[in-house]
Amino acid sequence: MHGIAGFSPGDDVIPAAYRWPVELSPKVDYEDYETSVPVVDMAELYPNEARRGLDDVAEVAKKRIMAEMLKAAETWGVFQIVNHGVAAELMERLQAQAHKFFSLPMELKNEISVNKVSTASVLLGYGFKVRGGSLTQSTWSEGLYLSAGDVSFLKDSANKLYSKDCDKEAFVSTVLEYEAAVNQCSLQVLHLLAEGLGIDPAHFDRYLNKDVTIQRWNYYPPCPEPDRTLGLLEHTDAGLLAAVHLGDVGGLQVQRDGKWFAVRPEKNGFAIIVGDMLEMMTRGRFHSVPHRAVVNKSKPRLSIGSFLFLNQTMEVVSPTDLPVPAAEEEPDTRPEYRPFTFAELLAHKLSTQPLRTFEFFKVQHKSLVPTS
Ligand SMILES: O=C(O)CCC(=O)C(=O)O
Ligand SMILES: [Fe+2]
Repeated sequence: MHGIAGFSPGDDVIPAAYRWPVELSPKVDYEDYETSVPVVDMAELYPNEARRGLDDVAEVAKKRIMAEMLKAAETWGVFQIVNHGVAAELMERLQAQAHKFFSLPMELKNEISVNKVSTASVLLGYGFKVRGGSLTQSTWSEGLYLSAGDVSFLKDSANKLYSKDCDKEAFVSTVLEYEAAVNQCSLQVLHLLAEGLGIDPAHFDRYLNKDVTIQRWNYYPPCPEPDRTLGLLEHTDAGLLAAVHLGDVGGLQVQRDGKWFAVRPEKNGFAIIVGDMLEMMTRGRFHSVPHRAVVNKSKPRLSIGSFLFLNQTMEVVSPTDLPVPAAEEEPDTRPEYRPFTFAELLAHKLSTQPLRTFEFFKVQHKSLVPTS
């Protein structure tokens, strides 16, 4: 049962609550793909038997992959990865679990609503929508936050949702297995990006809460008026990076230089999305990309986001030790930020500023402040 209030499949207009002002409605069609959004093939990082041991070949391949990721993170702030080491079979199994969940009756889904199951430090559960500022319209989607870092939460959820033991077990074990695999893949990408910057590959790990990782399942039912509503509002992701499995249907759009571009989903790929914390910690060298989801008339769409999750209470201090790109010589006018915690950033994102939330913490650089 879909979670669009006041709408029955077959209706040819959308309920007023989902109708967005024309100026905010999407102008780029879901399949009007922009082919230059980068795709990075990671296959060469997993050498086959014949090539194993050829260290220099592997080193050249790694440098190329690192350079491609670095350029994409600096320009688009998003790229897709393919042949990333996460088994296609596991991605399909997780998608099947998500479809099964979203087709449950609303009463069951609401058993694990955000209001009932979120904890003080982690947003969990069904029904929370990524929203934008003061707008009151709804978005054409359903969402579920899950954390594999909290197995008892997963088990409780399975008990509420399913009656058969085999369904409960499949839900819990698939979420855990998927989370572990995607987490490893995301960390590898983060390490390659750090190494590409010329810093310790594990530089950003200190900020991560390795016990908590977050999945966000998004379901977008077909919509009779896709150009008058949105699936997800324009936002930037809060953390370091997200790995989003886009499924087979277009819908993700990313912004560059004020224009929207539709991303063509790569089969069994992940869209790697640079988040606020990574832009902030690279002092603007990487780009936290504004993105949104649009819907279409005929095809239901599922996307699965996995977010490396940051330690909530650790103070984040603006780094000053990252290498300066060649073009940016003296004076160093890159932004600096006042110390803050990730919990603070999340609170601002959810209540007031969904886009580029880190800018809230920006301080004017010393060299730009007039000395009197
Ligand atoms: O559905 C998508 O492609 C985007 C999902 C997303 O941006 C999110 O869950 O934060
Ligand atoms: Fe996002």
